[in-house]
Formats: sequence, C-alpha cells, structure tokens
Amino acid sequence: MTGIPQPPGSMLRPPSKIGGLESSGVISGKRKATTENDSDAGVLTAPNKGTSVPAAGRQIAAPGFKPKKAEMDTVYAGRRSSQGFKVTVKPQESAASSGARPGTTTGTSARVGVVRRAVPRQPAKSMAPRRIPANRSAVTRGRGGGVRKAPAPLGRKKTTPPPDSIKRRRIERPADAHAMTSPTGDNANNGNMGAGALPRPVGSNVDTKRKAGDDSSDEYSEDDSLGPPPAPTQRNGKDLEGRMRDLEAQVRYMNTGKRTAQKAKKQLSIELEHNNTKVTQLEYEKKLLEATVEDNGKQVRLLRDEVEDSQRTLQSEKRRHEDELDEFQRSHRREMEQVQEEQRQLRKRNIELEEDLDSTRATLQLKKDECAQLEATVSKQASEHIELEGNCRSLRSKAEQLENIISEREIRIAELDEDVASRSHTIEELEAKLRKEETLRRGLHNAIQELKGNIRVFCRVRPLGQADEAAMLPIRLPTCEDNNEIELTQTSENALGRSTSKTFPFKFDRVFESESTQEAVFEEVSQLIQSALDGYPVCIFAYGQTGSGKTHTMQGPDALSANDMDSSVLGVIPRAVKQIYENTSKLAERGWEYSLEGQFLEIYNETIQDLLAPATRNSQNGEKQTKLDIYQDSEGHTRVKNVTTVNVDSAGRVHWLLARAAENRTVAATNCNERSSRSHSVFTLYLRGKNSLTGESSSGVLNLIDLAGSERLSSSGSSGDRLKETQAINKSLACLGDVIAALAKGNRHIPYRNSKLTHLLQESLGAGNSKTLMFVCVNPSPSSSQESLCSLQFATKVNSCQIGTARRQGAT
Ligand SMILES: Nc1ncnc2c1ncn2[C@@H]1O[C@H](COP(=O)(O)OP(=O)(O)OP(=O)(O)O)[C@@H](O)[C@H]1O
Repeated sequence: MTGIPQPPGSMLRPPSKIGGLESSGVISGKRKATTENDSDAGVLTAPNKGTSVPAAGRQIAAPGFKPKKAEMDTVYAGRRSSQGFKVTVKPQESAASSGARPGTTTGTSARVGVVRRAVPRQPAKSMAPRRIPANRSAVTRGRGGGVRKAPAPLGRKKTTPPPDSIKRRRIERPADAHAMTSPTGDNANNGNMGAGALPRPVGSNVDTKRKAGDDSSDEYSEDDSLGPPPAPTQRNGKDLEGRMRDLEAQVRYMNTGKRTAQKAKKQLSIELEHNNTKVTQLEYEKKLLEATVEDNGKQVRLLRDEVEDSQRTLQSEKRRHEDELDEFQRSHRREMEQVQEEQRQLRKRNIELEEDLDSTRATLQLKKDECAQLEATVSKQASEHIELEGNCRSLRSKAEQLENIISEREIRIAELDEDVASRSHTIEELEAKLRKEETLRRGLHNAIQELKGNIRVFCRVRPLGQADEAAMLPIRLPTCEDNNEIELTQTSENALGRSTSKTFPFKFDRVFESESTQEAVFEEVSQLIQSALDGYPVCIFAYGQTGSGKTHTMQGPDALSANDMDSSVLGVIPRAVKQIYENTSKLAERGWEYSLEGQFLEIYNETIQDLLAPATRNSQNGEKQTKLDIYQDSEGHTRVKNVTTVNVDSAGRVHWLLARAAENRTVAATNCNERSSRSHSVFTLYLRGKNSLTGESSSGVLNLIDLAGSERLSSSGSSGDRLKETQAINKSLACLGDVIAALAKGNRHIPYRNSKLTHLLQESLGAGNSKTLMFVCVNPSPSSSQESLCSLQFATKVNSCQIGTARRQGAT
C-alpha cells in the first residue's frame, strides 16, 4: 500500500499517514512501528525481519493481515485532531464485522480502511497537519481523550507476508535511511524523508543481489545480480583466447545486465499498475474526505449557530438570573430590615418584659410582705374578734336602750317637722311681705330722692397741684353741719390802686373738700344708682373747667388696669356698675332678673362718636365715619343709631369697656390735641329688670357724663379750630343750662334739640321721674378763681331748679 499523494498546499497529512500505513516507519529495522494519536493511529507495521523495504518504499500489508482487536481499536481510534475530526482506517473485514455503514469502505484494498465521518471533538486550533516526531512513542488516545499506550507493534507472527509478486529488493539508500523513492520518482514519504533525499532513476538503486532472508519465490538468483564489470585485462594482440574470454565475460555481464533490466522493468510495471490502483483509491478517499470536510463544515456552522444560540440563551439566562439575583437581594435586604426591626421590637419588648418582671417580682415581694402582715393581722383580729364579741353583747344591751331613746326622739322629730312646716309657711308669708316691702322701699326711695330734689348739685374741690401756692387760696369751705357750703374770694384793685376783695358764698346739696375720697363721693351717689336700678332715668354729669377733676370724679385715674377695679381710686362709673351687679344679685333672691347693656359715646364739635367701636371706625383720616343719629325708639326711649352696645354681663366687662373707650379717645386725641378736654363723653347703661314672682318689671337708664372743659371763650384765647371747639362746647353747655332753666320754669317747650348733648340726655333730664345730679368740679388754684367762679355760678343756677314733684328743701 502506498501513501496518498499530497496535493500542493493541502492541509492534509502525507498520504502515507492518512492511509493508515506509514511507509517510512516500517523501513528501518531500528525503528519500531508505532500508533500514536491520530497521526500514527493507522500505521501498521509489516513483519520486519530487519531488512529494508522493497524499492517501492511502501509498506504494504499482506492480504489477510488481521491485527488484534485492541490494535485495531487503537488504529481505528486514531483521529485527525489537527483538523478537528477523526479519521478512522479500518480493514475491510473489520469494518464489515463492526457494522460499518455501507459505502464507507473502499472495497478496493484490504489495507485501505474506511475514512469515516469525523466527529469534531474540539475546536481546531489550526488546520495545519500536525507533524508527529518519528521517534515519538507509540501512544493513542482513548474515547475520553485520555492517553494510553498504543499496543505493541505487530509481531512477525501476526503479520501476513507480503504478496509473492512483490519482490523485495535491496535498495541503495542515501545517507537518510528513511528517504524513499516511489517507483514514479515521487517522494512518497515527505514527512519522513530528509531534506537531502533525492529521487532516483528507476532501477538505479536496485540491488541486483538477493537479500539473504528473501523467500524462494524470488525469480532470479544470486547469479543474476549484476556485479562489477569484468576488469579489462592487458593482453597482447596475440592472446586471442584470452581476449575471447574477456569478450565472453563481457557478453555474460551484458546478458546479466539485460536480464536484470528486464526484471526491473517487469517489477516497475507491476508497481505502476499498483500505483494507478492506489491513485484511484486515493482520489476516492480524497472525495470522501472532501465530503467529510464539507459535512464537518456544515456541522461546524450548525454547531457555531448552536453555540451562538446557546450564548444568547446563556446571556438572557444570565440577565434573568442577574435580575432574579437583584430581586432576591432586594427582597433579602427588605427581609433583613424587617428582621432587624422585629429584632429591635423584640429587644424592646424583652426589656419591657424584664422591667415588668422586675416590677412583678417587687410587687410579689410586697404582696408576700402584705400577706405576712395580713396573717399577723388576722391572728390579731381573731383575738380581737373574741374580745369584740364580748363587747358586742354589751353593746346590744346598750342598743336596746338607744332604740328606746330613738323612738322617743322620733316622736320629737315629728313634732319638730310640724313646727318647721308651720315656720316655712311663715317664711313664705314673710318673703311675700318682703317683696311687698321691696316695692314699697322702691316707692319710698324714689320719694326720698324726689324730696331731695330731682336735680341735685354736688360741688367737689380738687387738691392743689404741686406748682400752686397754698397761701393765696381763693376757695374756702366754711365749717357747717351739712358740708354743703363753699366760699370763693376774689381780690382786685380799684382805680385808686387799692386792693379790694369780694367773697361769693355758694350752697349746694353737698360740697366735697379736696381730701374727700372717691368712696365718700360715691356713697352720696349710690342712692341715685339704686334709683336707676329701680327703673328711673338717672343722669350724673361732671361740669367744670379743664383740669378741675371731672374725669377723676367720673372714671378715676387716667389709666385704669384690671387690678385697679377694686382700687380705692375708682370713680363713679366703675363703682356704679359694681354696685349694680351686687344689687342685682341680691334682687335675684327676690325674683328679679336684670339685663345690662352699655354704650360709650363722645360728642366732639357736635358730632357723636362711638367709643366702643373698633379703633378704625372712628378714624379721622381715611375711612368714612359711620353716622350716629339720635332717635326715639318705639318705647319712647332716646337711642342712638348704629352705636355699639355691649352686654355688661360681668364686672370685668366694665374694665374692657372703659379700656376700649380710653383707647378710642387716645386715637382721636392724636388727631386733635387736648381732645379729651374738648369733648363730652357719655356712658349709658340700660337696666331692664323683671320679677318672675311678682310680675313686676323695670327699665332704668343711667347716664354718666364727663363734660368738656367750660373755659370761657375770652379766657381761653382760642383761635382757629380751637376757637371752633370752644364755641361748640360753650354752645352745648349753654343749651344744657337753657334746658335746665326751661325745666325749672316749667316751660312747655324744652329746647333739648338745640345741642347733641341735651338731645341725647332728653330722657334723663327733666322727665317726670328722672333724677339728675351735677358735679361742679373746682380747681382751688388762684389762677383758676375766675373760671371757678363761673362754674359755681352755673351750678347755682342748676341747683335753683325745681323739677318734678319734689321740692328741694331750702331751695330759694
Ligand atoms: N379729687 C382729686 N384728687 C386727686 N387728684 C385729682 C382730683 N381731681 C383731679 N385730680 C387730678 O387732677 C388732674 C386733672 O384732673 P382731670 O383730668 O380729672 O380733670 P378734667 O376736669 O377731667 O380735665 P379735662 O377737662 O381736661 O378732662 C388729674 O391728674 C387728676 O388726677
């Protein structure tokens, strides 16, 4: 069997290796035939008797050569790892016995195995055939890729001798013992032949001698071998015999050469025919290999596609697993947080439980102590119980005695109940009588007030200021029992330069000296407050020049705080409200219920201002002021439109009311200097009472008025707005005097509407049952003597009036 010619540039291994028989490997007697991996797997070694291979240089296994099964497996297991597929060379008979697919065997040579479809085992690193070292030890790879020792080279006994037709010939070999020359001159063993091996001419290297071990089938004998030509002998020309022998020897030599040449020609013909057959076989194998390569290429592409699909699948799986991993990590984190939170809660709960346990232990210990004490107490009480039983018996006897006493007392109680009932009846009769007497008291009180005069005048002298000179006081209060006289002395110079003095005596209902307290003043006033509570219209006003003490008398100090409501400096207004509250509480026991409504007005330049309205409402600049007009309501009472009325349901409410009024007056004062002394302030309290027991009702009005300063126009020296203010003040005060004078004269027409002040006080000034009290306030300072004189003269006029049914005693 010869090697398969390798096409130029082919990646296949040398044909000798593909064919499964390595020609070179079996030539050398020293070299052992090997099966190594895929490359040498198919190499079988012919029986080697230590001689050279025939001149063809091809290892041809004898027909019927049957290697051992292990050896065949080794051979068949050979694969072309370098090309990524396995090539198995299998003898025909073995392929048949192993169930090889039909058509996979060549059928032309028993020595040429079937080139099976290679199954790629691993990616080919290189398509170049791997050169196997010639002296590489014979190893083969198992199915699992493991390396195992190749079976020993086939022994001589197990090989079949080469065909008889093939004569082994001694070949003159070049220096490279492995170099082989094909009969056609091709290098049949490129892989093993040295670089210096040269093809030889056919027959040139044929050894004419028979080899010593050749069998007897060799056709020519040792004699046929072409020895060296007979050496020419020096003969003389006469030695014909000698020369003849030489010629015969040359002829024999030539004949021998001729036979040898013929023999070699015959041998070469046989080998040519054999080689042609081999070429055909190899072409077929080549086609098979190409088909296999194509199949393998398809397989490779399919596998590559599969690998790509697998990679894509793996990528998606990887992403999915990464997502799942992320989700798992997130859920794991959440679970960890929950677990940590639960751990915290559990720790907290554990601490609480431990604290509870400690407290429970402490409680238990306390209970144990209590138990011990209770046990001691029980034993003690058991002894006491015995003692008590004895006491009980004695007490029972006492109880019997007491029951007798109780029965006696019950009789007494029944008698007392009868007495209480009779006394209750008496109380009811007394209360009814008291109510009648209350009504009577009201009538009598009113009668007394009328007897005192419906218009009364009190004079109050304020203390001197620090700058005033006490020695030259023009005011004097003569000592008298009724404290109702006052004298004012005026000193003047006549034309001769002599100073003359004139004293003006005045007499009023009461004169209060400068040391008089607010309480003493109010004591005289309180009877009129009671009249208002009884349902009479009452008007109390303070008259006098600026700084004479009007505001001090009516309200008290300028700035009143809540703490001042119980102070001794409070004026008439807060004291009056306080008294009204106290009395309404007492009257409630007699069936009287009262409602109190208050309003606080200011009359400035004949314009009414609401001092209880929000501060902005009375603003002089900006907002339009709400017009406050005086009108008569359906019951004939004088009322003011759009005025703010406050339900004075507590004494504290009065403080709020006065504070609000002071605030509004302060706001107004910033817009007009000395505003407080240039306007009249009127505090009005409506008192409505109803007695559910007697069916009586009352409706009183209390007007408390702080009039503007009464300076004369000539003495004030006013001009401009101040002149206008003074004129308005004087007009209203003159109107007040006119109204009082008209009332005193009993005129049918009373000029109430000549000024806002008299119009507002119409109900309280001069009505049949009205009560009027005038405070004339006097400044004792010498510089104010003239104004004091005017004030006292005006007060005297008022005091001289007789209004209503009562006639003031002593009135002139
Ligand atoms: N009886 C009094 N006892 C103590 N101080 C008084 C008395 N009367 C007035 N005064 C003081 O005199 C000053 C002026 O008093 P008040 O403001 O009451 O005068 P008025 O007549 O109201 O003045 P105006 O007309 O300017 O309002 C105040 O500081 C007040 O405290």
